[in-house]
Amino acid sequence: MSLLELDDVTRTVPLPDGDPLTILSGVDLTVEPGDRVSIVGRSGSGKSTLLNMLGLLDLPTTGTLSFDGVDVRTMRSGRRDRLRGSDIGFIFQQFNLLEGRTATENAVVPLIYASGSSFWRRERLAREMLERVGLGHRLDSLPGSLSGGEQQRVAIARALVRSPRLILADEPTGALDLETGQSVMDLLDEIVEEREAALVVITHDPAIAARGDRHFRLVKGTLTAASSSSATIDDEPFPSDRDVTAEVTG
Ligand SMILES: Nc1ncnc2c1ncn2[C@@H]1O[C@H](COP(=O)(O)OP(=O)(O)OP(=O)(O)O)[C@@H](O)[C@H]1O
Repeated sequence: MSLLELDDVTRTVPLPDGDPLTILSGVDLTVEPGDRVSIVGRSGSGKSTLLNMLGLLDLPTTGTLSFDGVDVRTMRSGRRDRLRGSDIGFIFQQFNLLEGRTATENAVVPLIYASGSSFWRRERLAREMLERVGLGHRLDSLPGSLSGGEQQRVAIARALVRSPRLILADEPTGALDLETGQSVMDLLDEIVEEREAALVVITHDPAIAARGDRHFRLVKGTLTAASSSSATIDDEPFPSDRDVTAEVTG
């Protein structure tokens, strides 16, 4: 059984004038345990909308989204929220760490919402995870005193501290220089493999996308499989800002 399955998914939102805007259409995607999936798309192609769907934050307008074979539309919202908390880890471009809280206090956050673990166990798990991402010496550091790469490592520790089965990374290297981005991706790949989690990376960067095992391209809300070579992923040039505006408004 697939971990996640989207079958002919559409996402439509109403515009202020009452007309519907179709953001995703006919999206089919399966994610198996251990998969490393990358999705590239231009600005405005629907990446965030798709990510929200994969993270069970939004529901399809039509079509089916199943997690562990269960149609998420049949779940009560509380069950969806618990499932998201226990089984899905999110990593974002801007790290989204709590300022004024130490690395350990940030990494522990997802555990606070998990039932049945004591303060000391939560602290131990957060510290172990920070050690795993190479920050054992920065446990008490505040985000403002950490480099971008270190902050993203804290965010990875936070995303993985509950051992989720699905990791969703939205432009995880977007705020990092090339070398730091590569080392963060190396770490993410390693940990995801160790834990047999599935990783879905959404990016506009073909080099980051090429690291996945299965590649998809999102064009104007339609998802298609792409070749595994980075050269082919890159064969359609990314648009200028003018083209993007035309795509979004067109
Ligand atoms: N609630 C909404 N109401 C109206 N339009 C929306 C809504 N949500 C998304 N859109 C539009 O749908 C399109 C896809 O949005 P989405 O944020 O998913 O794109 P994206 O690929 O993540 O873009 P970017 O890379 O720039 O963040 C955009 O044109 C956006 O303006």
